[in-house]
Amino acid sequence: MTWSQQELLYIGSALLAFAAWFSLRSRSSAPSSAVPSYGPRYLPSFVGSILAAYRLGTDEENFLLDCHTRYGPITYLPWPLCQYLVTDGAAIQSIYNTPSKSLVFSPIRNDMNYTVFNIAPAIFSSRFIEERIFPAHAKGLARGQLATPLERFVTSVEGRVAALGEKVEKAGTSAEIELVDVVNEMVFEGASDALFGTELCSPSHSDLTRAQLREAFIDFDASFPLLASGLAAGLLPASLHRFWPKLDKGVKARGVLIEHFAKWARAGLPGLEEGVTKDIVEIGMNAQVGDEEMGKILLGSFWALQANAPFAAVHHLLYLTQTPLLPSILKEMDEHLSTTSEPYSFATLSSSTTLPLLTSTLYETLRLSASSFSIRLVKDREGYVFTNTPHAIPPIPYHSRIICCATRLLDVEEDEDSAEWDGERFEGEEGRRKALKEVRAFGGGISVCEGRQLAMAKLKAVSIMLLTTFSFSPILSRYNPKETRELRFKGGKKGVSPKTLLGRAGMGVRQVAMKAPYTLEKRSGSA
Ligand code: HEM
Repeated sequence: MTWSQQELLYIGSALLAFAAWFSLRSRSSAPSSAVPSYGPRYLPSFVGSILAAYRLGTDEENFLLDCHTRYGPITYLPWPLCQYLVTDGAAIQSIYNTPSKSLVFSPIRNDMNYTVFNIAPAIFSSRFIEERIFPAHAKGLARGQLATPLERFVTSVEGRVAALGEKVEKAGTSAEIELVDVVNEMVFEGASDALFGTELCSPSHSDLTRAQLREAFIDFDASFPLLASGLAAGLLPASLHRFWPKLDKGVKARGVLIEHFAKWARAGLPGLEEGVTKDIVEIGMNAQVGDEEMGKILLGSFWALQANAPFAAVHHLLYLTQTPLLPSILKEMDEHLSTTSEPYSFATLSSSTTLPLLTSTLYETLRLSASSFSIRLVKDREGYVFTNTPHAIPPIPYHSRIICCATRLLDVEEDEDSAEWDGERFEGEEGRRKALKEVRAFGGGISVCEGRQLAMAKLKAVSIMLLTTFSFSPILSRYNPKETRELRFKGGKKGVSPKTLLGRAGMGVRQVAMKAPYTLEKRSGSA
């Protein structure tokens, strides 16, 4: 489903309203006159803000490129947005290197906890989430804790791959699938098992089936940008939600999910013996946060787990199944499977020396498919001063909001092939170092994605399991050009992908429509 122009305008205005509310609350100081302001000079400055919000919703990449080339490393979006957009790689690195005593993230995380997950302000203002839950997350997602979650993920995906194999056998030699939906669901289910165990939807304690849980998640996630704008947190009375179906559905789905997680926690987390989710529930229960607030905290963790990786797997598979590099990638995978004793263990898949080509393709896919913004608030009274940037960049005043637009690093991508998918771009040790600097899909600094190691391992595992078992071919005749986006590979080959959904600028991996008809055959030699 795409967003209508009208809906985007609504989102733009919602963003503006939120920004106005935020700027009033945060008492941002006067903007720096040394930073160029977005928008036509001959019109009142707030027009620039309206244009910026609209263009971010409808044409994000060109908007950011435009800011970067016309205004330089930083662009000020005037009242009511009142934010500084940073589009320069060195400036973003300077921000990522800055500790939280100068640039803070927690007020922004807390705002989201309230607007999106509806967590009671009393809970996060007591610093309980910041001081107890967030550190537990970070600890539970550290490298040493990921062997069992990845094992559970692999077991779940193996089951689904086997079911697909049966589907192909029943159909004769080949079956038709919707690649986006199949891969998305496979990763969603596997990740759910990985961190929440296999009984999250057992009938003994749950009214929802696994499919209903995913449906509710999709509705909630679709409303995320609207919720983040503060609409359901006081800006729009609940009696008016029904006039905005996407918001209404999202708020209802959020209620269903909160209740579901609350019940599961109350039932003693059936199916989960250990791990980060169990630790978080124990901390919450000991602090007597109550069932409902526990459900909200768990929804927050579940959203972080599921918001990006399923679509990242989809993009990766769309590229891998159509790239001319596929024979080399398969050769690397086959060798991996025949020479490694535990090919899907976390230790193997997270090692920097295994599967260099597959790892490079994954970074390259993330480079092209994610739009990730990292947000900070300036805490230094003297303003934020950039360090180690090749050009002098004006300081940003106290209490301003900075958005690092790490979508694609615009300044390192001036070469002509930057829009092409080059699966070998980040190969080997040097490539990996380059990827860590240039691929910012996981954000960075104090707010960097805590699940990135788990995500990378899951994405490698799922692509190996699918590609070494099946041959995939897009059914080109079934792609409607109006709903299709062209994929460009290095060397000139073109491929197809469903169009990207708009309206999620900065929220991580871009989503695509659920339709991508493919035929699936057993790969020769696979069991
Ligand atoms: C390809 C997959 C993924 C991508 C692209 C991704 C991206 C991101 C981004 C952009 C952020 C915010 C970074 C910033 O503000 O600087 C983030 C935060 C986070 N991610 Fe991921 N993520 C992925 C998978 C995962 C997984 C599998 C987990 C596992 C639980 C996870 C857990 C988290 C957590 C806990 C946070 C912090 C949330 C917060 O600060 O509110 N992520 N992720």
